[in-house]
Amino acid sequence: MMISCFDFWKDGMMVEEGSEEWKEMSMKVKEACESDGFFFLRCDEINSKGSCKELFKNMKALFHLPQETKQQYIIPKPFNSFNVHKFMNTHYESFGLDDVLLSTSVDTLANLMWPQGNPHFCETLKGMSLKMSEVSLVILKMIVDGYGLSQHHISDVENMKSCSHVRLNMYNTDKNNTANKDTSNGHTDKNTLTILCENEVQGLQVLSKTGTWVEILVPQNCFVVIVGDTLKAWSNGRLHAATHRVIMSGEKERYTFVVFVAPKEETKIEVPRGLADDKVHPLRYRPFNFGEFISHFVSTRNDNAVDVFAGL
Ligand SMILES: O=C(O)CCC(=O)C(=O)O
Ligand SMILES: [Fe+2]
Repeated sequence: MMISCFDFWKDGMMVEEGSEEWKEMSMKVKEACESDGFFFLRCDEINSKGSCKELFKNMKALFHLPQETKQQYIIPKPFNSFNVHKFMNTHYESFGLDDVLLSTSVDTLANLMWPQGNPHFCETLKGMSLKMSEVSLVILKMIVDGYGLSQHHISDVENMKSCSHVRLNMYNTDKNNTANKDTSNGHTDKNTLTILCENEVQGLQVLSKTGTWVEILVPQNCFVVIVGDTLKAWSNGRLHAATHRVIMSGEKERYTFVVFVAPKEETKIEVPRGLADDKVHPLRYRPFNFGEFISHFVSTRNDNAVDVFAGL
């Protein structure tokens, strides 16, 4: 599998919106999202001051806190709180944080984990989230351009990235071998677009369209960008939401910092006119409310939720 890798920057400057280079890139980004549902994005610019290293130092300190301390992070919201799972010889822990840019979720976590709080931890996480959230808008605008949609659909994609939820993940090989070998954590993301930053310890796999799991070797200084179910539905199923999972082997701990850009709950997701027609692309999704879709998913846990909920 040849995976597309994009670089939006040249000599420290981001490719200029509307330029020839931008248009060419937009087409390729759209094509990668259609064919694979994910791609790599070079992050040398975002990481120019070593912010990824700083981020993982902070995450390591967090995950190495006593288990009793981590378990104190309980948030009565889906996808939040501290969680531990085991599957296929992999031990997995995660912290879910509600919109880190518009809420105080990072501070809440830091204040619970460290008696004096942890301003450095908070700054690092918020800084990275902001940069990753900004780059997600560029990608979404490129998709609008790649389809040749009118500029008025820019507001669709702006609405689809109103929130920046975050997950901090840690994985290692389950040394006690107590993990359930049969279940895997394969899933599609339910949000709009996911941007993932990893600490160069591999483990990510993507399900190819032909049904085989492919190990993804993420190049150094690259994010992984993954299409979510909401963007797939908005695109009338033309973009592919890649099913993915993490399986560990080896001694090193894998850390990932994941930004899930998503609409606000009240947002209506509707296929743009230009993406549906009577012949080649008949309408596949009815308009739906994002919050209702998420409630449906939370209550059913059906990984095919978007098609069941909004498919025609
Ligand atoms: O940690 C990874 O590589 C994947 C994380 C992921 O898929 C998720 O948190 O939804
Ligand atoms: Fe995911």
